Amino acid sequence: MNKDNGYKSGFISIIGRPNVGKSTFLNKVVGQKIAIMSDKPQTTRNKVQGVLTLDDSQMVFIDTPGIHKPKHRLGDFMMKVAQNTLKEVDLVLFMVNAEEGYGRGEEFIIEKLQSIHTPVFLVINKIDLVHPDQLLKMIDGYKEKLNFKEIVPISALEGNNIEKLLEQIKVYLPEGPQYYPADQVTDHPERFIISELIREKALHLTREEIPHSLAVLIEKIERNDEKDTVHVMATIIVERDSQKGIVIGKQGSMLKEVGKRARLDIENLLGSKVFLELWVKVQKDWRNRASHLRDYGFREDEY
Ligand SMILES: Nc1nc2c(ncn2[C@@H]2O[C@H](COP(=O)(O)OP(=O)(O)OP(=O)(O)O)[C@@H](O)[C@H]2O)c(=O)[nH]1
Repeated sequence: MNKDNGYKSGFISIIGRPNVGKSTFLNKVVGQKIAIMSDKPQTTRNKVQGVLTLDDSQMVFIDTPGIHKPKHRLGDFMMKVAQNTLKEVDLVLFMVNAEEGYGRGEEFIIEKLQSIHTPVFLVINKIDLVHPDQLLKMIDGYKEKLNFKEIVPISALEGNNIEKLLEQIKVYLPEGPQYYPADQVTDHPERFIISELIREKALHLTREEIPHSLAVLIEKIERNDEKDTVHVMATIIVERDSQKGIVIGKQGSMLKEVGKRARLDIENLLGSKVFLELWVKVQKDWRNRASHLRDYGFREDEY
């Protein structure tokens, strides 16, 4: 499918009380391809939990910490972050357990959902455990609580109705780019976006002078959980010596500006303070040797 024409992509937030089956669902949908940036819970920013890439669409599932944790130490702050996230994503999946009634936890989340305009699906999980009559009653009950765009009963464990849910998600995604490479299996999907951010800044600032003959290889992404910092080391690859001079600029001024702008964007993306170390290298035939590199986020082993 032509990616400029009709390709759909978007960010999807899965929320719900603990134990409703969010991880089981994600595992079923994205299999191995789960992105783990850090083992520790993020305090401010959303983690990408999984990416599903289909021929005509890409779904990026993100974590929304805090929405169901009012008693968290960072309670109010987390809540604000969570709510902002829910406003920014393209779709929210509110997952509930078919076996459980409507309780305080659900009510709490519904209240938050009432104040946003993002489309919300109700996903009723674990339908393998209940009688269809019970399910129907539940659906009727929830219909009165919120204007859900879709209500989809599934069994994440047994795989029931998952395909249908994905079809419906696709309907609500906007047209957009493929954010991640199709075969993203690395535990750092951010690698790809970070390389794109640096490349974008470098191309923008050197416009006209270096038309697209520029690649970015991410050498290292190292997270320090204690200090909440991330060290990124990247090499900008150009084809000619003259281009190297342009990218570096007078006394390094251009490279400094590229680095500064890229760093701000990367900090935004990761929600952590970032140290960005940039190098420039001439590699005359990088395009011929590895024209596919761009699509893979320039993994060192492929280079
Ligand atoms: N019978 C049944 N059990 C399920 C289904 N989906 C998940 N479970 C079980 O429910 C339990 C909780 O599932 P998780 O996927 O860990 O739930 P979670 O929402 O990610 O939980 P937190 O990480 O605590 O937020 C596990 O024992 C799953 O095997 C389902 O469709 N049917």
